[in-house]
Amino acid sequence: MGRYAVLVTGPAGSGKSTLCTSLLTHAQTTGRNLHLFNLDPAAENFEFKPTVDIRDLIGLEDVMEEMQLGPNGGLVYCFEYLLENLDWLDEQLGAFEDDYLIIDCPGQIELYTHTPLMTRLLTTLQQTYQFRLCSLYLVESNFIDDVNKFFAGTLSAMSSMINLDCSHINVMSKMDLVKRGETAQRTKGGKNKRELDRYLDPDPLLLMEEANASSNPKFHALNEAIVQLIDDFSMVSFMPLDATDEDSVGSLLSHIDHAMQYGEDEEPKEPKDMDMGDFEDA
Ligand SMILES: Nc1nc2c(ncn2[C@@H]2O[C@H](COP(=O)(O)OP(=O)(O)OP(=O)(O)O)[C@@H](O)[C@H]2O)c(=O)[nH]1
Ligand SMILES: [Mg+2]
Repeated sequence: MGRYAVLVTGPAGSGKSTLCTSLLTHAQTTGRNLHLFNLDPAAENFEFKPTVDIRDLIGLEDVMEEMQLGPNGGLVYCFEYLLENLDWLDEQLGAFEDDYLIIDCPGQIELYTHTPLMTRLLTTLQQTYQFRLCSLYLVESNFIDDVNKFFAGTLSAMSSMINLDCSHINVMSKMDLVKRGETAQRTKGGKNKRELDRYLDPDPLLLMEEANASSNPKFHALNEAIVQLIDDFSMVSFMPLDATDEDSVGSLLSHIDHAMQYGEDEEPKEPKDMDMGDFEDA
């Protein structure tokens, strides 16, 4: 079997840790063997004990106290420390029977969009440990109110995709907060589903019309350029996710498997129960 790792990224509170738990629960019920790798040095509690945990190497609180750093500087320090101590990672990644890691990442998106630290870690996983990688970028459905927020979410997802340089899936999380039914009223904490469906797989032309209708004409050329960019990178579509729904989590896992070509290099199994005598006289 090959080695696979899924990087669960996205802004703070977008549902990364909840998704990791849901993926592990789903794996348990379907008899698959997934391991949790906690890459968030500030994480507190986990429903599943991580198989690999950066907090065993370094914790954010200690760094902030000892190095007199704030939370963001402290996080960068933790990642630099990890990259300087790859022998620790080597020990941790040692030998699982089949490697399929779900990596729960911190919510500071600068790590994927502004610094090369995460990219360096991924390069190590790919080149030294032969992992196939897939990154997920979660954007909260609640955040996508209008076309401008859709642009903001999509552009940060794109920036992360380019920086991380591996197969990539955009995910719109917390879809259960979206009101079902076409006549549902918009309420606090919930939106009309039809309203949001436009942003799951939108038509670029409609996006541009919507953006132009709500902005000053001097920004129309910019809107056009953004829509063109999003379209060129095929970044427009988001996979809907309700982490509380088994089918939704299963469907996302199938997409991830497909993106990493999971299982394609598995050796064909010997047909153990076949009586070879059946063929001898043929
Ligand atoms: N309704 C609903 N709530 C969710 C879902 N996923 C996550 N949440 C809630 O959103 C909040 C944040 O979820 P987390 O999983 O901790 O988010 P995170 O991205 O790991 O957050 P950080 O690690 O702080 O960046 C929690 O209160 C979750 O219960 C979902 O699919 N539906
Ligand atoms: Mg988390």
